[in-house]
Amino acid sequence: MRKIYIFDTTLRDGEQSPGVNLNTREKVEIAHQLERLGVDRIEAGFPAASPGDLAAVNAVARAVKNASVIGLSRSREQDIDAVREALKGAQDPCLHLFLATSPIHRQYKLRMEKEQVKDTARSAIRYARKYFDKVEFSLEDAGRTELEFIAEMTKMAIEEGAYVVNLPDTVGYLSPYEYGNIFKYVKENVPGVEKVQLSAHCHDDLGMATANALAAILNGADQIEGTINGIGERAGNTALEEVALALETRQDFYQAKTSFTLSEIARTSRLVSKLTGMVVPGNKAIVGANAFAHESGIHQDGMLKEKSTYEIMTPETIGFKESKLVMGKHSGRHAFREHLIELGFELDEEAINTAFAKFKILADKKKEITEDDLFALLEERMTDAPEFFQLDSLFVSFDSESAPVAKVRLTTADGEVRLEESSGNGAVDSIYNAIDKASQEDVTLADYSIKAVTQGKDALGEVHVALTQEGITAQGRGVSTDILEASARAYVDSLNRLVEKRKTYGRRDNISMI
Ligand SMILES: CC(=O)SCCNC(=O)CCNC(=O)[C@H](O)C(C)(C)COP(=O)(O)OP(=O)(O)OC[C@H]1O[C@@H](n2cnc3c(N)ncnc32)[C@H](O)[C@@H]1OP(=O)(O)O
Ligand SMILES: CC(C)C(=O)C(=O)O
Ligand SMILES: [Mg+2]
Repeated sequence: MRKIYIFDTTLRDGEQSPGVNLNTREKVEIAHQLERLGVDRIEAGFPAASPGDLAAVNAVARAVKNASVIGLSRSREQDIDAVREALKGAQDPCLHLFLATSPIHRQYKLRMEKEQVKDTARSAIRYARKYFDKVEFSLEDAGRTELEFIAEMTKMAIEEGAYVVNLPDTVGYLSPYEYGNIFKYVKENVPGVEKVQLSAHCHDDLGMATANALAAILNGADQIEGTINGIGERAGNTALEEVALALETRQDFYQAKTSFTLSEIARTSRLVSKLTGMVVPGNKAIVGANAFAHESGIHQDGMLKEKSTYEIMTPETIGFKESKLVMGKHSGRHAFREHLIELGFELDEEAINTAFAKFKILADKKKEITEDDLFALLEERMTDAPEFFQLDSLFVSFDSESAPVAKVRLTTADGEVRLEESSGNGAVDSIYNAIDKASQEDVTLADYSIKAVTQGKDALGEVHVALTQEGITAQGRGVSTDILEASARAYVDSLNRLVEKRKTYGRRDNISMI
């Protein structure tokens, strides 16, 4: 199986992400984790950029024992000297030189003709080779460079003793077909190309960074440059975890592998996200929170029957705990039943159907149904009182100028529909006054409490109410994403229990039933 070398530039190109600034301690911490992950090469920074970065690269160089440590440099002696200083103490130092080669960069940025570009690069590599056994040379913006000039520059770099020639798609412009073709062209047209490793460095401006890296591998690239979580300049770089998992999952197709310890990927991703402050989007391939989560009923059913129906790799492979079946409005009965069993509920088919109907109503209101939501839902169901009164609908209006007004519609056990309206001191008070009118029960509110049972803006609120009537006390409970609805449900629940107690025990003191 062909080995693909992994050049991690999280600490250099990754740090070029707007807003990211890693200090020495953070760079060293990430570098140690990259060693554990098994990257071959770590680009630690751009020493000429600042004294702080030079010191950080030096700290990484001294700390890392199991990977080559690299410093980036323009094709200028003063930058090369800064890398020399920074890589003192490195076990396996490497200098990374670059110079842009595309017509746009030559004309507008460097203001150089082709020959000047070639001579500048040649002198820089020659100078660098006096101090470094390993020099990588990058043709910045190779993606927009004439193929013949790429070949000419690559030949020159080989002659001057570079050990890696990198052909970056600096601005993420190319399609996989075009990028792969550059490698094919160089392999077929540059004499001595077998003496160097060819490297791919891609950016994600058109969302092609990983696809382009893989196309390069298929056309002979030996090394892939990229970052953890795909962070980097503008839209970012190739996400290394994506390349590693693509090669692992599709070994049959690529016939190549990296030396990654795949189970370290999740930990590395979390650390980089924490220290750079760059949040990993939920739908990010491999390391996003949803990468192994399934919400829709048909997928969940497939997952329960056989995981390979909807997962091409396992979360355990990259160090995540397990796949998640997320309960939401697209979930189906199979996954719902499975969740209830996991939570310890034993319900017959009819009870599951009733609970499932309630779950769907709740799921329409909430983004995700958590275990706590399911508990709240099921506990409410299990302690349901007989319905002497059923709350059909609730309408509350209020503004800062006038008292709130509530309208409620109750149906009695005999099927009589009662619609009443009332105002009150607050929204809850007006609801309770309207329910009193509709139920025609004379009760006193003895206790009211409210708490959030789950988390977030759409958390379930749970309301507890105690009502008394001529010596009888009954408590009720209501759960909803809306606290006014939870308050109304708790009141009606309490009312139902009170009527039941009155019917069972007659009017007595302090019989409490929850
Ligand atoms: C594609 C990439 O990711 S390349 C790496 C990009 N990363 C960075 O730029 C981060 C670190 N950079 C820095 O801190 C600063 O840009 C420094 C310290 C390197 C240079 O700063 P300054 O001397 O103030 O120059 P400034 O950044 O404004 O301009 C860049 C100069 O380098 C030149 N230059 C650009 N690339 C190269 C190169 N590979 N080799 C030689 N010269 C180059 C430009 O033409 C320009 O030269 P000019 O001043 O003669 O016009
Ligand atoms: C310095 C080079 C390799 C680079 O980051 C790019 O071309 O994108
Ligand atoms: Mg780059």
